[in-house]
Amino acid sequence: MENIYLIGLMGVGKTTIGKQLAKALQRPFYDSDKVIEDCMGVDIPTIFSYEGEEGFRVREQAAIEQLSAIPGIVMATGGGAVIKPENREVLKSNGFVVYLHCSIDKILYRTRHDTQRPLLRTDNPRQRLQDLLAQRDPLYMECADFKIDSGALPGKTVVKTILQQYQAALERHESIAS
Ligand SMILES: Nc1ncnc2c1ncn2[C@@H]1O[C@H](COP(=O)(O)OP(=O)(O)O)[C@@H](O)[C@H]1O
Ligand SMILES: O=C(O)C1=C[C@@H](OP(=O)(O)O)[C@@H](O)[C@H](O)C1
Ligand SMILES: [Mg+2]
Repeated sequence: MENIYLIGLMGVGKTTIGKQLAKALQRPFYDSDKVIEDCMGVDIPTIFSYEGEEGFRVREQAAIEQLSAIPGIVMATGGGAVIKPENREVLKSNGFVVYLHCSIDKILYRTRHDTQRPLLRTDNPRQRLQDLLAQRDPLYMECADFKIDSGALPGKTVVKTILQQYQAALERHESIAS
C-alpha cells in the first residue's frame, strides 16, 4: 500500500506526473524504463532492436519486481507493464495503483516528435494506440485503485487529486488494519 505506481498508455504522463508526485511526497522516484536503460547502458529502442519486445518484457518484469521491494517509492511503469500477470500481481499487492488516461489525440500530439517509443514507429500510430488501448484497458482497470484523466486537467491538479486519493486510501487501509 505504501508505494504509488503509475500505469497507462504511452504518453499519458506517467513519467512526468510520477516525478511531481514523488517531489510532493518527498519520496524516491523510479521509472522502470530508465532503470532498465541505466542498467543496460543503451536506450529502449536499442533493446527492442536487439532483443525484441519479448526480451524487453523480461527485463521490465525483473525491474518491476526489484523496485517494488523498495518501500515508500513512487514508480512510473512503462505502458506495457500490465501485460505480464506477474507484474499485475506485484503492482496490486504492493501499492496504490493510479491509472492515467487521456485521449488518443492528446497522446499523438504529445508524442509527435518522439523517437524513443518503438511501438509508435509505425505508419499508423493512431491505429496502434487504439489497438493497444483495446488490449490493455481491461488490464489497467484490473490493477487500478484510481483512474484519472491526465489530459483534461493541468498537471498540478492531477498531482493534487492523486495525493488526496492516496491519503484517503491510506486512512481506509489503516482503519481496517486497526
Ligand atoms: N500534464 C501534461 N501536460 C502537458 N504535457 C504533458 C503532461 N504530462 C506529460 N506531458 C508531455 O507528454 C509527453 C509524454 O509524457 P511522459 O511523462 O513521458 O508520458 P509516459 O511516461 O506516460 O509515456 C512528454 O513530452 C511530456 O512532457
Ligand atoms: O507501451 C509500451 O509497451 C511501452 C511503453 C514505453 O514506456 P512509456 O509508457 O513511459 O512511454 C516503454 O516501456 C516501451 O517503449 C514500451
Ligand atoms: Mg514514461
